[in-house]
Amino acid sequence: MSASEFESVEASLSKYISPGDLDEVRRILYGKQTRKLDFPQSATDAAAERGFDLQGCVFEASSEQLRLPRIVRVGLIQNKIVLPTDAPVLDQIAALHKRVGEIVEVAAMCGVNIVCFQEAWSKSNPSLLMNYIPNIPKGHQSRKCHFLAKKYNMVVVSPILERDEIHGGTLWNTAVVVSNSGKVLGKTRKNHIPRVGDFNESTYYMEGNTGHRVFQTQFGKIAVNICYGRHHPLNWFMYSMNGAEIIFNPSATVGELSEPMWPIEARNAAIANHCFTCAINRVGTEHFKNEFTSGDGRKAHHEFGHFYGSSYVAAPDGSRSPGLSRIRDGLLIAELDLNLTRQIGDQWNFKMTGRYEMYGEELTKAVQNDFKPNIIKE
Ligand SMILES: NC(=O)NCCC(=O)O
Repeated sequence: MSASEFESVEASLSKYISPGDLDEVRRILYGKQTRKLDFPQSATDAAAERGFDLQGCVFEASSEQLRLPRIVRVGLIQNKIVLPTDAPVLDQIAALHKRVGEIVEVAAMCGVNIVCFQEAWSKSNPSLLMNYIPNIPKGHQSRKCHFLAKKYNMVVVSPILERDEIHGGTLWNTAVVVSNSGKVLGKTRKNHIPRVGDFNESTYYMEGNTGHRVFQTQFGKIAVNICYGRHHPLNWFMYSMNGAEIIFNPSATVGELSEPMWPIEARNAAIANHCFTCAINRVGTEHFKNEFTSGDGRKAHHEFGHFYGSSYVAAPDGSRSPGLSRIRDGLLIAELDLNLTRQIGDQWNFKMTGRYEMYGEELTKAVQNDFKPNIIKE
């Protein structure tokens, strides 16, 4: 079976591990068992008709005497491109708007409060730039999101490519956060730009300059760590330092490059920073008419490899949701009790025991030209 046919680790575990062992295997691999989220029949039917994977789970927290539970439902959407990569750009965008719109509609039926799409959701893979980079907030992508946000009373996190007209047409890889009022709350730009495999993104857009913004929404404090930023523990950390309770990681990455890292990085960030993380990956194999190389000795080729989906949510207690399909579009809905962030923080105290002043001083020295590593020799 090829990588683009293998459905998911979870499906394989359920198929081959005896029911007696499965709970233990899941506990060890996935942490405390999450409860399955029940959906209205209309939502299950719509997902089946529209041909996407619908999964849901509940992360519970202990009840507290002085605070009410803070329940929020997040929706993670992964999708294939709809039209070929050489179809007219506006047709591609319209087809993706339609597809994502029908998935968001199911999210609304299931009471989702915050939805996040995959990186550069309204285009084929962002590493091969095409000739249409909309402006925000005027572009097609934003208008669609304002409409959805207002219609469904849902915060929409929309990762797009942005052209910054007031700064010489600079391109950025950006996530726009649209409030559930339908207004743009703000935008945040991808801090770390990959130069790995075929992801030659530094050719196309710049390292973000918006720092580690956190957005206060009606449903909690959220941040967006775009794709390659997930390999940088300090990037997650700074969003958390600014108070993020949920950090979304909209991504576009392929199996050969990163699949073994995928289940670890966002999950580790949730543990290390006492927050929830939502890792969303593009799905499918995208074919480009013009072949390309990355100067790494490989023959010129037409495809990046298989975008393996597998979107998931991780919690501060180390537990995680099942992953969505590796090969199909999907909607993962997780119900979070945000009280869990402080409860786990009070138990493990990573924030309290972090030696930030010491790291700060040492990092300040380490970035100087005359830095001498602190190595003791005999
Ligand atoms: N889109 C993107 O940043 N991809 C880089 C590859 C990776 O981070 O796995």
